[in-house]
Amino acid sequence: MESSQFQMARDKNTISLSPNFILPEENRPRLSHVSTLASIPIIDLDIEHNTQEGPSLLLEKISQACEEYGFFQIINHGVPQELCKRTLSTIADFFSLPPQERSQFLTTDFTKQVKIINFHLKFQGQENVTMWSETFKHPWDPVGDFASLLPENPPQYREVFVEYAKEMGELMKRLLGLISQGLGLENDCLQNKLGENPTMNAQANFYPPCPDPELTLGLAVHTDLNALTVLMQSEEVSGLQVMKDGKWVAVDPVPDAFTINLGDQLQVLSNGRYKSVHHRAVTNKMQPRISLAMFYGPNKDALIGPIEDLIDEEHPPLYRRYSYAEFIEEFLRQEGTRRMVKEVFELRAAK
Ligand SMILES: O=C(O)CCC(=O)C(=O)O
Ligand SMILES: [Fe+2]
Repeated sequence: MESSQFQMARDKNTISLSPNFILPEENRPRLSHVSTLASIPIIDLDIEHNTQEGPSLLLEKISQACEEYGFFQIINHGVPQELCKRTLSTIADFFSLPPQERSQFLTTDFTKQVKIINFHLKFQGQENVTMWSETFKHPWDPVGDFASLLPENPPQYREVFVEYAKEMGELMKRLLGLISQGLGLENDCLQNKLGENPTMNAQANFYPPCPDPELTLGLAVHTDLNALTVLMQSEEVSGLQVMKDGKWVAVDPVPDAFTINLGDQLQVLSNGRYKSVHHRAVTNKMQPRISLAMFYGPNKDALIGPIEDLIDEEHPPLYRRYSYAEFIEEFLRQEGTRRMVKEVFELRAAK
């Protein structure tokens, strides 16, 4: 790995950002415009806490969050807190390995299963802009043998991830069930549509403190490509922001909560009723931040399109059917330039 990756260009005594991290003016985060009034819903998943109100209220809350925000946080989700803390600290250990050791994973080849990627954005007529982050991606399928692909260092990495993946498998299944029911479908409908051997990738993001958070981003504005994401973030360090009614809203960390967001595939399957929303990660001057996104997406060969039961005269299909492999291909074609993947599959005539 290039050791100068987060090195700062020093100009006399002031510390400033080296030019390859600086976004064109119109793409900068404008942090003073971030809404401080709004926040995404926080939903308690403990069944006992929901018995008085009844399970249908839980479904209603989830459904409303999926329609209006595409994002929500969950508390009392049943994943042991101790395991969550251990997972985050293991990721921190990974990112503090010496650059020579991390460099074995560094690549620009998106098709590699295990990889460190430094995302960048392409702009016409200028050099690429590098994001102020380092991301480490690898598979996590709890029923597959993914452990042997994982780093040998830090020594606990494999064991911790196997344990965390098991918990995430259960949680994803539960969430997909609740989201299916929220759409008025059978509990296992979405999971069936996504198919056996779904695509399960983990993405750990590391954001070092940044000398000038106004000039750059940790992660560019994007929607997730997959179906469902369970995100864990560093305690007490904010950075994730989501778009709501044309404004950026911060998703401040809530103790022991996960942030859940819907990816493009759920927007398509729900025929646009549930939203895959734009989000980004901003940086800060003081503290490093870590997040871990667990992505659950369709099997590569799964055919994705609006679910028939959700289509009627009033709700004509908004997307054509495609295989997930086709969707990924389109994503790779656009990488670094624009992020308008699902739009390519829209049935414009039906709108
Ligand atoms: O760091 C974050 O909170 C955002 C991560 C994210 O959006 C992603 O990994 O897709
Ligand atoms: Fe994301």
